[in-house]
Amino acid sequence: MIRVAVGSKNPAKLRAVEAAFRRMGIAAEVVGVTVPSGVSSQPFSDNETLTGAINRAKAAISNGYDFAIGLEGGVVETPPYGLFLCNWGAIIDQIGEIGVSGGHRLQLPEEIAKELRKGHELGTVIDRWANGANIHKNEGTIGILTRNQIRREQVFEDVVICAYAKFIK
Ligand SMILES: O=P(O)(O)OP(=O)(O)OP(=O)(O)OC[C@H]1O[C@@H](n2cnc3c(O)ncnc32)[C@H](O)[C@@H]1O
Ligand SMILES: [Mg+2]
Repeated sequence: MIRVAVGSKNPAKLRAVEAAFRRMGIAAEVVGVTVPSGVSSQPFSDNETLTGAINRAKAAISNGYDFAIGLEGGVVETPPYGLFLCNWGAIIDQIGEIGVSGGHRLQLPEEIAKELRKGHELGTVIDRWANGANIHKNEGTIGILTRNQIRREQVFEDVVICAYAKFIK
């Protein structure tokens, strides 16, 4: 049994990591730890979002863990198509080797994009837009906009599996 730290207590992220290791056939104990992302609470580029994921992974690794994982959601201006949701992940091992991967990108409705450009966080905006609560801990914006065909935790599950490719010989 390996031990894996995740730099978040968001249940959607923890479920994603558990599902990823289950799918890879690796027995893993997954523990959520609160760490700073070191980037803005609403990252606004691929680079900032990926940096947040890497920072979380680096902050979460400690002696008791074989791997630590950082997962970060953000948005990216993609002219002329508007604002897109993006997702990035990073895995670090005990010797500091890092694997990274990105997930789906999804075009946001312009009325949601406008709120984000004013400085509001997607988590708050999507709850108001969809009349929901804590959507970021559940199906996510991608779940709302795809009528649940793709949920936030599924995106992060694939991201973890792709980032883990670095450690497969
Ligand atoms: O507790 P943490 O791990 O920080 O989980 P989080 O839900 O805040 O997730 P992120 O920090 O990675 O996401 C950055 C911001 O974007 C929001 N966000 C990103 N993806 C989202 C999604 O699919 N649905 C709703 N909000 C999302 C989120 O609520 C934050 O305001
Ligand atoms: Mg956050």
